[in-house]
Amino acid sequence: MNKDKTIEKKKIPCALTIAGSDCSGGAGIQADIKTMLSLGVYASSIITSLTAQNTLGVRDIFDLTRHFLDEQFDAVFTDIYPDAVKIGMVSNKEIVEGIVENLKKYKAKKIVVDPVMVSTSGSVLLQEDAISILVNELIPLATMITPNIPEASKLSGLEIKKREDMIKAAYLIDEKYKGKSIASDSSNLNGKCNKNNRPAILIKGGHSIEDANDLLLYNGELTWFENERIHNDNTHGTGCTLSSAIASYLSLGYDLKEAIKHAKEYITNALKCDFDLGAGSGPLNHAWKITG
Ligand SMILES: Nc1ncnc2c1ncn2[C@@H]1O[C@H](COP(=O)(O)OP(=O)(O)O)[C@@H](O)[C@H]1O
Ligand SMILES: Cc1ncc(COP(=O)(O)O)c(N)n1
Repeated sequence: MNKDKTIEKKKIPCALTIAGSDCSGGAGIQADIKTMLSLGVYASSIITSLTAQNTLGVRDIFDLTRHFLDEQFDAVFTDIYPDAVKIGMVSNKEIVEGIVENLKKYKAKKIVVDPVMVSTSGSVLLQEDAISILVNELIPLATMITPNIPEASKLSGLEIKKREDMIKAAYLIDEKYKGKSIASDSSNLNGKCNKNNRPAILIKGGHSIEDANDLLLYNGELTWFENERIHNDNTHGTGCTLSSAIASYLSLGYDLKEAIKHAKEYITNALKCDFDLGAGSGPLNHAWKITG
């Protein structure tokens, strides 16, 4: 097909999610696309794994093949090149290896890695033998990582109980990646030099017994993102939503801190709606801007 190139078309920001499918629509690819759409960003997706799950738990997992992962990468990157990428559930070693190779091959930029390991309902979403490749090869490609408290404990080797532990864990993770970043945009993120040449670390506070505050360590500087804790048990997919909202804002050209600030506000508003679907920990209301 030959498109008419003489008509000037509007440039649409594009964000890509590389994640698992959640058939019940609360987490994974489905949460990511809903978030991106409601933030006015075009969403594309590369599916790593199909999960049969709902608000009560994960029943089964079916991983896609390396061949099918490569085909999806090629189809997306050679046609609608993304302005930012969010990575969620990567499931097994072969898939993480494939993601690493393809991100390098297509020189993907503005990569937000949510190191999803275990679901809220307690199911393992990252196989044990895939952890080291995620840690040693995928994270160094990231602009930013967004571990929750259990994931930050795993990455730092530190038990996190309070605010001070989050700070210590952020420094321990940061130290591991000193000089290790090989992200395509690590030296020029929206014109802001990532002096330390390592991924920014955002430890999410949803699992904290204190406030649900998130801590960023970026270029050696700590920043807290503090919003009130919403008393709502329906938190299925909050982590997926936060990382895809950050990727959306990055694709719109926001700098890292502004992107996190707005993404956190998005989560707070979606939780405030008090959606109550399903018998377990229900999903967020991504239509909060419309339905209030
Ligand atoms: N009850 C809550 N009230 C307000 N914000 C929350 C609440 N629970 C989680 N969040 C926010 O949702 C985002 C995801 O956090 P978290 O639940 O820790 O991630 P994950 O889903 O990966 O376990 C973070 O920005 C966190 O602060
Ligand atoms: C496909 C997929 N990706 C990620 C999560 C984590 O989300 P949560 O921690 O809310 O269970 C999930 N349950 N399913």
